Amino acid sequence: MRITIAGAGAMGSRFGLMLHRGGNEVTLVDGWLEHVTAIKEHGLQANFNGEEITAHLSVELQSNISSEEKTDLIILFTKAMQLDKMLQDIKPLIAEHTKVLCLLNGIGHEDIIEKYVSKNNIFIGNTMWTAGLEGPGKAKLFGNGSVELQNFIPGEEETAKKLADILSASGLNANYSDNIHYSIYRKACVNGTMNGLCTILDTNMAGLGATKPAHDMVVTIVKEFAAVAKHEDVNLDIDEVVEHVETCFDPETIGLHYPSMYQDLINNNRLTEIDYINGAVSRKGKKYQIATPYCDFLTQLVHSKEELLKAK
Ligand SMILES: NC(=O)C1=CN([C@@H]2O[C@H](COP(=O)(O)OP(=O)(O)OC[C@H]3O[C@@H](n4cnc5c(N)ncnc54)[C@H](OP(=O)(O)O)[C@@H]3O)[C@@H](O)[C@H]2O)C=CC1
Ligand SMILES: CC(C)(CO)C(=O)C(=O)O
Repeated sequence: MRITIAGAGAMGSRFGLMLHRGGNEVTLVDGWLEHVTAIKEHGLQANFNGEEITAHLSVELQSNISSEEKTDLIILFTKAMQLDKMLQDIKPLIAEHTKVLCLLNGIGHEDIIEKYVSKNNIFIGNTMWTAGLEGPGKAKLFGNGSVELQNFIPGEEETAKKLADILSASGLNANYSDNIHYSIYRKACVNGTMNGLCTILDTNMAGLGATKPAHDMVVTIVKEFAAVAKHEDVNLDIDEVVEHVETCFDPETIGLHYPSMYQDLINNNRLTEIDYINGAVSRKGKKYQIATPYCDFLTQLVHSKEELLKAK
């Protein structure tokens, strides 16, 4: 299958690499010139569960996409604020049959995707895989993960299941979800707790979990997400979601991972996705007249830190 990874940072590199090793024809597309050049010249280098490997993947700068390269599947893995521009740039790759799967963290990306892709070709989901970049063309990939996905509109269930099978055949452990909005909110609770708190407290997820107030903070934030989700007919089971979020504390699984927001702001001095996670809940809270004080405060703290660090 011809697969394009649109946004080939840490996660795009992981998915691209695993799908390539699984026998698919993969092209990475990204806007970061040094990263694209490094992969072109030396291949994608990765520490993959402790083993140093190099994969010679096809890679293109997103500003150089030409219309002769239609693709079967596009997996979107940009940062939320880069999504619109990426979709504009890869328009020439989108044929009538092209399926588009969005696995970004955060809530509401379908509003942007719909501007470029017909609804029957849109598939949405989320992932618990982790990844990091150690420099241009160099990924660090450890631990296990999973993917959940579903068709955006009814009628495409079989295609969604086939997409899950394609990802699973490459070891990505993907499952069809019959309630993806629940699953996206559930994952947003993971990011709404782990990402902002680890970034502000300067720790990884295991470190956060080892502090006494961690559990209360997780519960309070999950309750704010749940109150907002309820207005969108998504009824989160708070105890189940808290338990799921707290699996991230385990140093034997992904606890040693520094969330992507930490990598953005602290390691790379880049702006964060906070407005698409806790910030989205704050905005929805205002709209539905629900108080979301922890999400409001965490969003403000992260924005203050972005300013203090002069993140770009
Ligand atoms: N990392 C993780 O473990 C996980 C991330 N996610 C989600 O996946 C999506 C993609 O995240 P992720 O893969 O972490 O993103 P990355 O930050 O690794 O890459 C995203 C883009 O940022 C730019 N970029 C990244 N690092 C640099 C740098 N040092 N200098 C210049 N540009 C850089 C590149 O695009 P450009 O140059 O065009 O700006 C790149 O395509 C996000 O929605 C994230 O929340 C989900 C699960 C886990
Ligand atoms: C859950 C977690 C922490 C890893 O999958 C993540 O989504 C991130 O790093 O943004």
